[in-house]
Amino acid sequence: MAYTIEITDETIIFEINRPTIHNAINAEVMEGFKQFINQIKTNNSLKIGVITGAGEKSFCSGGDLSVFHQLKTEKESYRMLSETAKVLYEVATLPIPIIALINGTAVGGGCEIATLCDYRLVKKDAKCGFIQGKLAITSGWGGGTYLLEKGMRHDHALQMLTEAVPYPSDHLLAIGWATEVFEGEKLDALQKFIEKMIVPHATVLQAYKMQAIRKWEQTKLYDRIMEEVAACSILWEQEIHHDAVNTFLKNKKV
Ligand SMILES: CC[C@@H](C(=O)O)C(=O)SCCNC(=O)CCNC(=O)[C@H](O)C(C)(C)COP(=O)(O)OP(=O)(O)OC[C@H]1O[C@@H](n2cnc3c(N)ncnc32)[C@H](O)[C@@H]1OP(=O)(O)O
Repeated sequence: MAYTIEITDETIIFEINRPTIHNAINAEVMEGFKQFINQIKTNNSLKIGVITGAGEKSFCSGGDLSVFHQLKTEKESYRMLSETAKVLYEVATLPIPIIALINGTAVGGGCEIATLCDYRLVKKDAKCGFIQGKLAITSGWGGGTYLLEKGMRHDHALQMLTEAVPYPSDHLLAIGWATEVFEGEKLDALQKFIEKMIVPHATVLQAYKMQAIRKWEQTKLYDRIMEEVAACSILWEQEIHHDAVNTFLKNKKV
């Protein structure tokens, strides 16, 4: 199974389970996200949602390049990117706080998923970044739009997108992307982080999340994400992108 979903008391944890390829996202993982969404929407007693990755190395390395590299044209990539972005928008706008429990590397689409969450708890030795620029594309699942929406300094956010490198955790904290940096077991860090916020009734947590969601609806966040998707699809079709992915996939076989 490419993912697991576990409910403990009032917390639901979605874990991407493809550690041998750094928890890269494929269609099965996306089905898992749909299950996660459904469970939260149909269980009013849940207070906190958590997204994490299996193993010690990675949170998520983005789209599974061996699968997505088969998509060549603007139209083909737009279909995949928009379908994924739509599901991820549902995750971002879930009615309870969502925490990215970043147990290791989060790059590409993995960094986008972390960014759309309400909180990012980052393991001390983890590195995270929008490395899509190295593949001659931009973020294509809404991540750039979420980043510019999350209250970080504009220059720090734009720098993170354009430098296209993974940053160490102390820098992620300094620029305001990481909520907290933790050492040790991820579940211990999670428990410590949520111990106060889990005390109020679920309806209180939901009411506060709705305040953020209303703002996003009024500022047409979804439409802006779809514009990001469309712009990424145009870049995706270019030879330079396919060459960069080829290089990555070839290197791994050496
Ligand atoms: C498609 C949407 C788009 C978006 O909108 O954002 C994207 O997400 S584009 C994808 C962006 N992601 C990447 O470019 C990440 C690529 N991976 C890496 O840079 C590195 O693998 C790593 C995550 C930094 C880890 O490096 P390292 O510790 O040196 O491990 P390896 O590179 O040897 O990886 C082991 C194994 O895993 C395979 N792998 C890793 N990431 C992916 C991926 N995203 N898709 C497919 N496969 C991936 C890697 O190829 C190795 O395979 P083997 O050589 O067969 O063992």
